[in-house]
Amino acid sequence: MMHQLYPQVAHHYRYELNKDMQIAAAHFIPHEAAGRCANVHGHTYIVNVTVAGDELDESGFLVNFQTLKKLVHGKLDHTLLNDHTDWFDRYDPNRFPTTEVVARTIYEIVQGYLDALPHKPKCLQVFVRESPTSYVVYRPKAGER
Ligand SMILES: Nc1nc2c(c(=O)[nH]1)N=C([C@H](O)[C@H](O)COP(=O)(O)OP(=O)(O)OP(=O)(O)O)CN2
Ligand SMILES: [Zn+2]
Repeated sequence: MMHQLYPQVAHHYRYELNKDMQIAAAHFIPHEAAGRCANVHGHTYIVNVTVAGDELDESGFLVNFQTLKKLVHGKLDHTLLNDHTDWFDRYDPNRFPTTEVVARTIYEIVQGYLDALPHKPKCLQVFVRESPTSYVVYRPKAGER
């Protein structure tokens, strides 16, 4: 499985957890600047989600690892990313399924889930590796965490 080192995010929370996921998915970038990537092609994405907080829930969890997997891997694995029109859009560049947008959208989905929890954990970082040579790190701005 994955034992990769990820960029660290500085914070003052008591707890930090990280969930790794491996996602097989296809996509295409609907723009001429993407060159060959405008054609449908596949990746094995490596995703790492960092969640932190000061308090645990009644299970002793900051957030259940399995819930994070369901939210992200359960949605995207073995799919065509462009088909998820609730996450991505073929006309809005800010919602093309680029690595940047995939990372930001995972952040939005995870933080949306965490916002409903009474102990208010925070998603501090989402790392998405699209290929052996290309990855993106998304972090919310200081006022958002
Ligand atoms: N800033 C971004 N640039 C590119 C993205 C992206 O999401 N954000 N995506 C692509 C393509 O989807 C492509 O799959 C990945 O491109 P690239 O890293 O060039 O892939 P290679 O495996 O060919 O990389 P090499 O290092 O040249 O082997 C394009 N750009
Ligand atoms: Zn690609």
